[in-house]
Amino acid sequence: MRTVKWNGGLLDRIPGWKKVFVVSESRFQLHVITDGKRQSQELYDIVEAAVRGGADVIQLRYKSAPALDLYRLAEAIRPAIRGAGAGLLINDRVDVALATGAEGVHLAAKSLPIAATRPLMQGDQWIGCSVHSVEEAVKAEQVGASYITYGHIFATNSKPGLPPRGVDALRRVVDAVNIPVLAIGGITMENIDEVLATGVAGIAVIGAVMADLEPERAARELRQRMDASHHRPKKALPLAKALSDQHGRSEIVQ
Ligand SMILES: Cc1ncc(COP(=O)(O)OP(=O)(O)O)c(N)n1
Ligand SMILES: Cc1nc(C(=O)O)sc1CCOP(=O)(O)O
Ligand SMILES: [Mg+2]
Repeated sequence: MRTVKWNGGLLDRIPGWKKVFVVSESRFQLHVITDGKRQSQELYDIVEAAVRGGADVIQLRYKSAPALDLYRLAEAIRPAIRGAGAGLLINDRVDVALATGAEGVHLAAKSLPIAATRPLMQGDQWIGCSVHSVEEAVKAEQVGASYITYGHIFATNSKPGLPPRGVDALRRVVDAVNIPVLAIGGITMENIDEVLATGVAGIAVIGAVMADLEPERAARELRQRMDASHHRPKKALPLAKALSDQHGRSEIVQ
């Protein structure tokens, strides 16, 4: 068997060569979560800018929306996300995630339980959930979460008045589980380095990209800082399928 590194181009068209994507085990992910209340521009424009800037995943989060509205929004932003080789997650609504062929669903505190959701999803679809303690993290892993999000790490407009949990607590969660952990809550260019040092799989942000008047630049700065970090995820999230083409490291196996 012959193996060569592949970074895109024509090699995969050579007859007899089978392209095998190797998930970039060392890449930190940038998840951008939508929030209609903290949105600097039209949703579509921000999403397009965020994925151009290097967001790996857009999570469509619109808690009060009826299924039809969420479905239509997902359909509207999907081409830009796919076109950039990024992934789409739907917050809370498993039905909308299935109907739109999204990469998965992010389950919130009042969503369906993971155990009830898992049988509904395709094998490679992600089920993420938010946790707020080591105990919840371990439980989520046991019942089949693909990844968890721990927060809020720093003070955030989303949780006014609530004390942040901090990076030491984040590190304890990362150490306690063997699934990817995303950090969330108040993460910016000012504090991202200390977050990456914990071994997280990446970061999830609202304000740092959604509320920025230049969302593409904002996403690109976070992306570049993650790529330049000398820290690495303890357990990385797989890249959305098409993303391997765009940014990931790949191998060709003959
Ligand atoms: C990736 C990611 N992490 C955390 C959250 C939490 O937000 P929310 O949807 O409000 O969930 P609960 O706080 O209700 O559990 C998220 N959406 N995405
Ligand atoms: C939606 C959400 N959930 C959190 C949690 O701790 O579960 S923190 C948070 C807000 C994230 O927004 P920003 O990046 O602007 O701080
Ligand atoms: Mg919440």
